[in-house]
Amino acid sequence: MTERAIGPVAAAWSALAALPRPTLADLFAGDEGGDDRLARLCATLDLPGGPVRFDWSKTHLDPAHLAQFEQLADSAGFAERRRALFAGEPVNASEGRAAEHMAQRGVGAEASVEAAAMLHARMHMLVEAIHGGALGEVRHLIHIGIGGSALGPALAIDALAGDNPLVDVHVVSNIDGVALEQAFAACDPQTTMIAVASKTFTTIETMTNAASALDWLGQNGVGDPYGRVVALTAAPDKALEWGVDETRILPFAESVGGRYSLWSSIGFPVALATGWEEFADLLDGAAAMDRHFLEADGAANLPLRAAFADQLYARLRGCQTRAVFAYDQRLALFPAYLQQLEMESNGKRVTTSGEPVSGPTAPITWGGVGTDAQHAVFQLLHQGTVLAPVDFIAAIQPGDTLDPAHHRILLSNCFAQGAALMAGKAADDPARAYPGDRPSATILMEELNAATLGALIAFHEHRTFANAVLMEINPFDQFGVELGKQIAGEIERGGVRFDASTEALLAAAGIGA
Ligand SMILES: O=P(O)(O)OC[C@H]1O[C@](O)(CO)[C@@H](O)[C@@H]1O
Repeated sequence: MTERAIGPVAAAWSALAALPRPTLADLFAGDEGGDDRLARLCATLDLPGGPVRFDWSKTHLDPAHLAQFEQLADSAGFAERRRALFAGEPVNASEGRAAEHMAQRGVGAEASVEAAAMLHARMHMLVEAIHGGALGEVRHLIHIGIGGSALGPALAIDALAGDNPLVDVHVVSNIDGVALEQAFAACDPQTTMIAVASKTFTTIETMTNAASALDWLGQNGVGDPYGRVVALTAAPDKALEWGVDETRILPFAESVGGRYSLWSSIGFPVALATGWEEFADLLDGAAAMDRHFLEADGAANLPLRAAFADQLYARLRGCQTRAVFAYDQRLALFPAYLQQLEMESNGKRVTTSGEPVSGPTAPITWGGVGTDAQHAVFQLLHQGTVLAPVDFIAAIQPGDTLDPAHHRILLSNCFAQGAALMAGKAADDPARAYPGDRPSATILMEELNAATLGALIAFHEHRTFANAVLMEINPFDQFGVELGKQIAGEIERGGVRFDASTEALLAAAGIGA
């Protein structure tokens, strides 16, 4: 009996698994030498907002791995899948849809780019009208959305708006009424607008919160609450039906996925808080990263190179998590943003052709801000029994105006952590020994601004896509979130019996009794 022929992708994975595993110390000290490593694995991109350095030298990628990962990318059809993505072809095969978030930034199929530009022009007009006072005094915006309809705006506003936003924005996502009440407490109803952000305009959390926000306006003397609502959606008909005036519905294309929608009208609160120019810079920075991703080949393609390292740790070394620490208070929400981007995209168990995957898919993304995290979770990173590759993100220019010591200490700590994880330290007392050889990557921006933030997010979008290609999965659907929603709906409607544990919980909470 002949053995079943192994396909080129499986063969590339087998070859990768068979490669020698030099330590980071070996790699820096060996033939390659530290300088060569930097030349090979640290690159600076000159982006619209300033240079950004991507240092992957403290990972275990070596020339043999890079060559073999390039072979894997070829076998998995990376160039063709990237072409199809940018051409607006239905790369999200399970839903028969394209994934055209890049068109929102002016890169992609011509018709989609033109359509996005028209919708942006409409959004621009509304933003200018509000800033110009055409809708009365607007001091606050309560932006109501969840998941991709909330995380991007919250991140961008936190990172860019500073202490004096043009409009004070409160992003409310949770159905827990506490979240909405906190926003109410911070806003004057007479000068508050409501943005209802939902691609589908059906999400129960968002629609329930939106209805309560309208009630709040009405109960506080606003004569026409619907007159204060802006809808950000790919389902304009539903928004119209719900009662939003057509002039305040800002649509976006169905081909823009929820977790990729910051660039569409979902970014409206960002433009309102920071001004249209900043929003345009965000798009420009992302577009520069799009062009890099589209044009660079092999390991010179930085999102693809990052995906090689991601796969090295997730598939070849069995790392079940990856950690991300922003040494920048303005990026405190970045790990949460990445959690949705990476885990909702690549937390899958079947390939694009419906077969079970041949290895682990997305690791769990987690993290926080430095230096806080050093005093909380870094113990495990340095001495714990699990290996978690770490990304550090920082900016050379400070975001504050205090004594430069603040920023100097911040950056020193960031770089010290990467060095310590790699070098480790021997000690007679095992409790005081550090094993070292623990990988990290560093993204160092000259400055955090709208354009570099746009590039940073786009880098991670493309990294996520590149990972999906290497694992042969579809990053653009998310059926895994449906079952829980469906069961919650059944509970709300009543009449269905569940397992004994769930029934007891429902009874304890007095639900459906
Ligand atoms: O924008 P919508 O349609 O309200 O969906 C919100 C979020 O819900 C999800 O569909 C998952 O539950 C996300 O993908 C999406 O970003």
